[in-house]
Amino acid sequence: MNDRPSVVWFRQDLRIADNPALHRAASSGRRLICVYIHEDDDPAVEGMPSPRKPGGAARWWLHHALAALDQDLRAIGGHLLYLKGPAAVELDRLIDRTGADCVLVNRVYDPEGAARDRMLTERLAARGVRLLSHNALLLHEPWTVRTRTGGPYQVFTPFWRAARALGQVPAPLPAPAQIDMAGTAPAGVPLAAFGLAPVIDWAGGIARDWTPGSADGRRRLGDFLDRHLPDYKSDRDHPGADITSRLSPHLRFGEIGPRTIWHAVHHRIEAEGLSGPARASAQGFLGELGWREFSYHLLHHFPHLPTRNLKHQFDAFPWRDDPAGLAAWQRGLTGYPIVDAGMRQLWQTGWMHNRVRMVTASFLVKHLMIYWATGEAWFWDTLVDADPASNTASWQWVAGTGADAAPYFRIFNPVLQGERFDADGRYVRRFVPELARLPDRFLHKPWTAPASVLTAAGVTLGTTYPHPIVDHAHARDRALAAFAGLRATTGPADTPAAAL
Ligand SMILES: Cc1cc2nc3c(=O)[nH]c(=O)nc-3n(C[C@H](O)[C@H](O)[C@H](O)COP(=O)(O)OP(=O)(O)OC[C@H]3O[C@@H](n4cnc5c(N)ncnc54)[C@H](O)[C@@H]3O)c2cc1C
Repeated sequence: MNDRPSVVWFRQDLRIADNPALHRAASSGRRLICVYIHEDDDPAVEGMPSPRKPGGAARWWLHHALAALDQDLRAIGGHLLYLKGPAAVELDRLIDRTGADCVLVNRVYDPEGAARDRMLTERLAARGVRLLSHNALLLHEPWTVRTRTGGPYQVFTPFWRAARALGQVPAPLPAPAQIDMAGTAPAGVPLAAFGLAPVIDWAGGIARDWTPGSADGRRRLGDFLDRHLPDYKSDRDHPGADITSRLSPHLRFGEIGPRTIWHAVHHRIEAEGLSGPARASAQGFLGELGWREFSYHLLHHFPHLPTRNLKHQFDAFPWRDDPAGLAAWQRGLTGYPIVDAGMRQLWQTGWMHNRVRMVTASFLVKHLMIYWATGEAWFWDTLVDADPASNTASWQWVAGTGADAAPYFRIFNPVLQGERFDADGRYVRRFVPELARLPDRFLHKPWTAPASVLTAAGVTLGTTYPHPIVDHAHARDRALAAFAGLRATTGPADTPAAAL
């Protein structure tokens, strides 16, 4: 048997169960070196692209997720080696030191990470080391779902139909019962040396809501299946009900894999004989995993998704520069309660409900006419689930600049959205407590309340809570006029360039 060790390089797959790279390495019977390489502060080497740096909230998550992975590995006889520096250099050093002849990874799909893996494969091959890659992140890899002519999809529904037609999703792999670590591995650096945990503790609200690590991902999945799966479809749009799975950060860091979720949901469908609305609800939940897959499909086929409008007609759109509006949006002080509640939930807890993500993003892009990438960057910094594919694809969807996007001319009315999806005001009252005593009928439009009602609720507009920073009707007209101007010069921009 080959007595040279194998390196298992963890990236976006911070789990030991259903981890094909770890499973394959452990099954080979070889000794292993399990490693995470932190390259945040180091420049790229030899023209190798660097993946986008995680934002603040994601760095907090990553710190704790790595500690949890280390614990999980220790339980099966291993541990996680922390290395710091450019990945290519650190891998070279590790191979020199240990004599490893094989590096196993699970694939990443962001353009920089994927390009770097291609370069590393060649670089390592030149010294006789194989880089073996696997799929842990997706149900189906982006290139396996194809249109009849072999191209990528740009519309969700046919994409998801084609993805489901690919057949059974493979069953998740078990965690190895035991792994054998190579004794020649270097000591590495302590996790603290990565500098991921905040120096000033601003993350208290995030820590109250979240526990990074696979164990909590599995707990959340079980809890969601037990309590909310049958009602998911009817209640998922109501932020106050808070019944969605909240699996997004666990999926983002690969602490739980989509195959595990897929099979657990199907097991419930079969085991409990779900039918009618409950079955449709379960399928609806799986459809949301489909949107995640679609985002990765788009990112793979359109690698400029994070930086450029997919509908290039929008390159000529007259986006506004509005620092005061942007600051009010970021701080949750726009004067529109549903928008402010969402932005404060994001700041306080590192997460925001999907419906409110759509409303807040739409407000920035349409009411304030600020370019979507500005909002995307704020979400990237503040979301614990900030994802290279889902964040950019969703922002382009809301802005109307992306594939299968909400048309630009469809402008959310933040008052009606609040009244419809937070009718009892539970959500707004939680995150905008200064409005908590307003009666429901004024809660989403406090400026319409009579002075006596405001006084009785302890609200002084302009002092305890802002007036709306922009009038909805005016903002709507302004956005529509800009859009009409764009259409007049570039032609229709509301139809995907190649709807398939
Ligand atoms: C402007 C904007 C930005 C977003 N940024 C991100 C992001 O950075 N990371 C992220 O994971 N999601 C993002 N989303 C999608 C969605 O809001 C979150 O995935 C969802 O709110 C996570 O909560 P949950 O886990 O309870 O979701 P559930 O409703 O329980 O759904 C289960 C899983 O399906 C996936 N999912 C659900 N909805 C979507 C969607 N619309 N697009 C892609 N995947 C989806 C997620 O992985 C989620 O965990 C964004 C949406 C918008 C409108």
